[in-house]
Amino acid sequence: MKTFTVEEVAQHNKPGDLWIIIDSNVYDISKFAQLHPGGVGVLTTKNIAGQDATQAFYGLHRQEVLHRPQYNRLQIGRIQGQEPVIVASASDVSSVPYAEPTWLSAGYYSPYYTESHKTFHKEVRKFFAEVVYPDAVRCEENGKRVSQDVVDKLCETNLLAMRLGKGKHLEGKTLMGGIIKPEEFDHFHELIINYELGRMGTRGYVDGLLAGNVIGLPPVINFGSPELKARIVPEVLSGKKFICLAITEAFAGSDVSGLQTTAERDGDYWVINGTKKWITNGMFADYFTVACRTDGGYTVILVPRCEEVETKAIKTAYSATAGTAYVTFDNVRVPVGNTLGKVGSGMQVILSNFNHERWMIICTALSAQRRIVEECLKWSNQRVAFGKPLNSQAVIRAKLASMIARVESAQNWLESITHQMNNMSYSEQSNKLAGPIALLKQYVTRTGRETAEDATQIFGGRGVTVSGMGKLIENFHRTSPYDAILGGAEDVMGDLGVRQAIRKMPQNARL
Ligand code: HEM
Repeated sequence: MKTFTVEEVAQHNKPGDLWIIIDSNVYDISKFAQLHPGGVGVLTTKNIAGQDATQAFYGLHRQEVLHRPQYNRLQIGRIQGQEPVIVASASDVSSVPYAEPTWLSAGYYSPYYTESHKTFHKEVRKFFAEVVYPDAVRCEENGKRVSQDVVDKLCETNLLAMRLGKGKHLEGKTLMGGIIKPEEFDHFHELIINYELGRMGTRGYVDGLLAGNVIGLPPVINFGSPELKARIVPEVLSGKKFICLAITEAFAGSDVSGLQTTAERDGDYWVINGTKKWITNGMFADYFTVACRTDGGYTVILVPRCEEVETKAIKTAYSATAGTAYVTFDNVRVPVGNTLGKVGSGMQVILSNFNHERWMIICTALSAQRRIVEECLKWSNQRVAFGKPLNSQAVIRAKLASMIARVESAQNWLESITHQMNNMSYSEQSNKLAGPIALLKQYVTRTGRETAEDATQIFGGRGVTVSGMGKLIENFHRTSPYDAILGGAEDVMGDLGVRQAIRKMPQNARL
């Protein structure tokens, strides 16, 4: 790499011959200045043109700007005898305090995570940085579904299958190139995948990355006939077909018992009529795991896409990449062999599925929240206002204190619940963890919105701007209410948790 002295760079200080230094790297912005989104004038001022513009640059841009190929090539060399100090590898573990959970932070300990989790995490983070994140940014903007190339890679590594948790569906599969055996895979490995997913800060894409599979396929695995499973599961886990969960309706959200979609028997077929609303991935799903009202109760039925199934996009506050759909079933005929579980026992199928879904939402919502803490710690450190860094203001530090406490308390609760999941059978989990998971979901989503508010205050105008410095804050502020609704509304979660506790009160409990 060519080297220059500070004095040499200083000679190039006028329009048409304009160099600057950012973090000891020298950039020739002579031509670019005319195209600069922030205008040419700001680049030709005395304190910028030919000067070290590091502080000014980082007060206004994210590091990633310099990594974009069109800007990266503006670099012509480096200052003699100096090395850049602002390191930016998306795969590195952040050394910003509280930016990562304790178990990932150097010098700290954890009772839950082993070397296997650490090795696994390294690979998963690299995969998300290199394969998933670029697609996430593209899809968030253009609203298109996750690219098939990413789906294929998710299947090659079996990340798609791992997102369903531990179990038989992993048997015989090579996980992440073989760094972990299927029988070793546990809910902490799964938590790691969700952690990496949530921290991208692209909430629409988090659901777009086949969340429908994660919630729509387990009822097939757990309640489908052997023939049905043998046909559907491999198709979905190899990324050839997509599935979604269709429970909520315009008539029934958290009150599942209010749903009105019906399935009536006609010989060896079900005839399904009704509508479903807010169906994640519904726009591109090939299969719909549908909760229906049947004679004497509810039944869950797997419905393949056909002419009688219509999907219309619902415009929501997050990106269309999630494929959120309004689904209409108009006399859809489905073989009775597609019934998931016993006829009339649909509520059990639905409820048992909810725990894992809610746990997953907690994982991704919490890591998104932690990412906001990191953004705020960095911004308040680098942003100079009233002549001092923002974090020299007590009011900012008080906000940071609350943010950190929220995220750390939720993390510890989440890890404790995850440990229980690792040690309990599926039915034990349904019995003992439905309450705690519901309460934790309520806690994480409520605190998430408090953090979104605080972060927006810290970032000011940038916190409500879709691109640039505060883009993660804007995304989180706009989309954190999703987690407070999806998988069960916040107030309902709180109530469920307490009702579960009341049910388990010992008869002899007295003050
Ligand atoms: C290689 C050098 C630079 C590149 C590649 C660059 C690129 C960009 C880009 C892409 C944006 C749009 C917003 C974003 O995506 O973050 C922007 C905005 C801006 N830039 Fe630069 N820039 C450079 C240097 C500078 C410097 C040295 C200044 C110093 C004053 C500056 C001042 C601004 C301002 C004021 C804005 C508007 C910020 C806002 O809307 O909040 N830029 N720049």
